[in-house]
Amino acid sequence: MISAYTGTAVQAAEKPLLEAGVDLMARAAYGLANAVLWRLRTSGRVYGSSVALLIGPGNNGADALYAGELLSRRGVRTTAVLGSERVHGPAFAAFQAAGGTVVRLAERGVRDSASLVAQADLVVDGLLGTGARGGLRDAVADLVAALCEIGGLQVIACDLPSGVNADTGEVSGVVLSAIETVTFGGIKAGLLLPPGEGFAGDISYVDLDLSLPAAALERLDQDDLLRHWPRPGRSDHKYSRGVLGVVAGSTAYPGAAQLALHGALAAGTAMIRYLGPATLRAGGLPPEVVPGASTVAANRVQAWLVGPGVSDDAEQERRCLDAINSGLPVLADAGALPLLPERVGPQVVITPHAGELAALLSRRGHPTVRADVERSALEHARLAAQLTGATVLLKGATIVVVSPQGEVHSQSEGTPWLATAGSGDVLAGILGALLAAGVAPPLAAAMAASVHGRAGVLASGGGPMTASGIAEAVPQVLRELFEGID
Ligand SMILES: NC(=O)C1=CN([C@@H]2O[C@H](COP(=O)(O)OP(=O)(O)OC[C@H]3O[C@@H](n4cnc5c(N)ncnc54)[C@H](O)[C@@H]3O)[C@@H](O)[C@H]2O)[C@H](O)CC1
Ligand SMILES: [K+]
Repeated sequence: MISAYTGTAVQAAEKPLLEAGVDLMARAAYGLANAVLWRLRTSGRVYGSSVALLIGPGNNGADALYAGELLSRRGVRTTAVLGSERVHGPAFAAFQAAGGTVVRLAERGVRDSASLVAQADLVVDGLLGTGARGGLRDAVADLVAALCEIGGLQVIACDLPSGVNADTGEVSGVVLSAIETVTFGGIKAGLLLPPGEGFAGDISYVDLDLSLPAAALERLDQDDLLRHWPRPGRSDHKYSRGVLGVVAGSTAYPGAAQLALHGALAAGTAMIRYLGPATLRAGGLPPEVVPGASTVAANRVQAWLVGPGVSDDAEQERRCLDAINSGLPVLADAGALPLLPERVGPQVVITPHAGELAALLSRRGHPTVRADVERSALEHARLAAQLTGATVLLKGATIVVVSPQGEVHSQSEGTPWLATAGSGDVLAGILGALLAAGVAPPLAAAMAASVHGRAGVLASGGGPMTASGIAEAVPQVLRELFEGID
């Protein structure tokens, strides 16, 4: 499990150590310098290479200056570009004493400074850290905009990419995209949330031995999947493993039902009862799927998956609503989202994309458009969880899961190739399988997101793929997970 924290929590945890005289900054700078040295070494040489350091007014700039001092002492040509008048005095003095070159943005100007920085082998972004209020401003913003336009820079972010909110992952103004972020004391939640995660690159963590509070966000890793993924025991039979009821598809969208069913079967559901249009029931279903009784109440299942491909079909919509109101664990997706009652119980999971979440919030008196959700994903997912009472899985390159109790998960194992028609239906199937097997909704949502992402990577192999291909890859992902156990 990867745990992440708010910037405020990390700062609060630093306080007692700082008061006890522990030089946390030296440890942060040492970790940052090592990350830079490793990059320089793997791309050629350390001695004689060049590193530009972008320096802001606070401790984040100080970390970068102390790292610059260490790099200078290893024979790296270092140039600090000071973005503001104010700079951390002792760190600045140490940097100069080690032979680093200093350039003041106010004197050198944006264009000259940008071309100087662009010549460096590596750039360290030490402009803003956890003390940031909003994004980069004035000439510093212009400098970063110019660097973004030049492009192709190898940037290592100090603690977090400047302009990314440490708590929420929201991005203000222009931000330099990093290949790596070296973060100190605790991984900041904003590095694992959209859209901030998209700027962070690989995350390296420098442990400062802080006593941190409960995590603000958790991300499941391979061990968590292995620990929690349901596997049949010797005494299990097809019913005891959990029966899933599926209400999906309509005459207009038969494919969504197929994909959701395929996803659920691939994820290990041993028994599915399907409720849908007669055309689909008569021969269009995978052979493993059993046609269910026509009403929700007449089917014995452990969980429901409702909504994929349900459109303009009163009978299907009735079933979706009955399943949502059944009190059983239920995943409501796509066509079931507009049917969601004002409040539901914590056994319900909803899986909107940004546009669907905006529509859902707008219907509940919070006028929202897709761009709002994309800008502050966590805030909107959290609001939806509070308003509806459901666990919310917000789809995207980084998937955010928020439970009605406020627990937050995020997963981003996927690939941009996953953005293909039907991909969400397969995700719904995987999540439905986990709910039927009795996995708690927030954990099931995070596990489904993870396995869906992994299956996408496997199916893609770096190129295009189909949604069916994602479902076909799920058993292989699980096989690799279970390899070597039992
Ligand atoms: N405390 C420690 O010893 C350690 C800190 N570490 C690093 O410190 C930063 C956090 O440092 P802090 O000085 O609190 O904040 P910043 O450097 O992010 O910002 C400082 C300063 O900047 C001004 N400011 C805020 N927002 C803006 C803005 N939008 N534009 C311009 N200027 C802005 C404001 O005056 C702030 O006071 C943390 O990220 C670590 O890098 C180490 O982790 C080690 C221990
Ligand atoms: K930074």
